[in-house]
Amino acid sequence: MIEVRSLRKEFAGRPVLRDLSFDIPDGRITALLGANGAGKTTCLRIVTGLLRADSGQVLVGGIDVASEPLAVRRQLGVVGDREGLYERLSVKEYLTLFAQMQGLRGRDLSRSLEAVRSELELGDLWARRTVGFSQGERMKVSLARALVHRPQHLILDEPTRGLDVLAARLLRRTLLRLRDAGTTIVFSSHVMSEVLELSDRVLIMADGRLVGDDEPRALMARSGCDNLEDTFVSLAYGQQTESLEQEVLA
Ligand SMILES: Nc1ncnc2c1ncn2[C@@H]1O[C@H](COP(=O)(O)OP(=O)(O)OP(=O)(O)O)[C@@H](O)[C@H]1O
Repeated sequence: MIEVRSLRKEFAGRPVLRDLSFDIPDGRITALLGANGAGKTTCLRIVTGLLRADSGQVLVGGIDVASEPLAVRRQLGVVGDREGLYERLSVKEYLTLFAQMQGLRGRDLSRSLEAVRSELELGDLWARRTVGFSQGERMKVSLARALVHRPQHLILDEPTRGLDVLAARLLRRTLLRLRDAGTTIVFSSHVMSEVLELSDRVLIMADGRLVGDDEPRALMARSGCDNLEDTFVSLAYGQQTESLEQEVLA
């Protein structure tokens, strides 16, 4: 379980997260939605310990991210918005390095490498240096890095961005398989069809606040919409579209 409690964050005096609280339940896939600039990446960076909140608290598996970042990192796999691969290393060398940094050695190490290699169909890329990798190839390697130590929680920031149909499908299938095996997953996305396909729960942010938190169909029913896109627009842009309509009518 990931517990986010009263997070506040400002950049140059401008509030980006305003008292944001929610829970990410175990063994489920939760989607984090919001307009561009709503604060999703900022929130996920605080959850993964890459950024400090001005106030508030995040607990991952009951451990405080701010006070025990290394213990939290062992429980987390992260696919971020700006992936840096080490371009001089082959995929095998890169993943070995990260697995070792997570404490894997000997037989555990080789088993884990073999598992991500087959699960993410990395055979053709395995011995190649990552320099020049395509967007989809980079995503596969980033996901393999996030999974190589078999974390209990997986956090992904717009994971299907820039992926072709097959790569996006492989990613979605992998996430569903991991969820069925008990992994807790949270991902941000702007693609409503994949949110509907994957998510057990949807969180909607607007201007640094939570404006929706429920199962996708329950959110749709409550907002009186028959599809997730309309539900999202009404919750995430509700006040904005109302004031635009008023301006047009005036
Ligand atoms: N390091 C930073 N310095 C200044 N402003 C920042 C910084 N990081 C984020 N912001 C600002 O905070 C706001 C929220 O950004 P964030 O990246 O969290 O949004 P997002 O919901 O992930 O958006 P998108 O869907 O476009 O990726 C934006 O206005 C952004 O410009």
